[in-house]
Amino acid sequence: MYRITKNLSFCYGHRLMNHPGKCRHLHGHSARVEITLESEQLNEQGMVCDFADIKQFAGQWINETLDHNMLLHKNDPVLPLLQEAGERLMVVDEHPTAEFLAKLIYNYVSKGGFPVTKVSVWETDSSSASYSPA
Ligand SMILES: Nc1nc2c(c(=O)[nH]1)N=C([C@H](O)[C@H](O)COP(=O)(O)OP(=O)(O)OP(=O)(O)O)CN2
Ligand SMILES: [Zn+2]
Repeated sequence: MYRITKNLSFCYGHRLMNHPGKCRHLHGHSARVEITLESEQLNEQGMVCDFADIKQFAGQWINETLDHNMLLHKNDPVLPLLQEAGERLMVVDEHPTAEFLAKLIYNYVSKGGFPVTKVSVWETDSSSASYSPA
């Protein structure tokens, strides 16, 4: 089995409404995403997939959708205030954790036809969450 990983990065804000500690406050991360693809065979270029193609497909979407966006749960009481102020927001049905982001990015890359097996989101240098299908 061949396995490749492409790292991308983006910045975002969020908060975790039910968090008992500091993460219930609005804050931001400069996150790193690891996208892992696997294949039994290599293509005619000797690759699982060109790193540049993953960057083009996933990186563009991440930049347009997540980068410098504020991710908030649909029930977050701060939403009306930020909406009224014209802030850029992404309202989500689930708590905007690293786990949520890993699955969101996995699903996008998978639907794009890439043989993705795992996506990890590093929120900080020491904390990451991964999603891979069962
Ligand atoms: N399983 C998860 N736990 C936490 C998440 C998450 O998305 N999934 N998110 C947060 C906070 O948003 C934030 O990422 C804080 O993380 P943490 O590792 O606690 O950050 P620190 O910089 O304080 O880490 P230290 O290594 O302790 O300095 C919280 N938990
Ligand atoms: Zn956080």
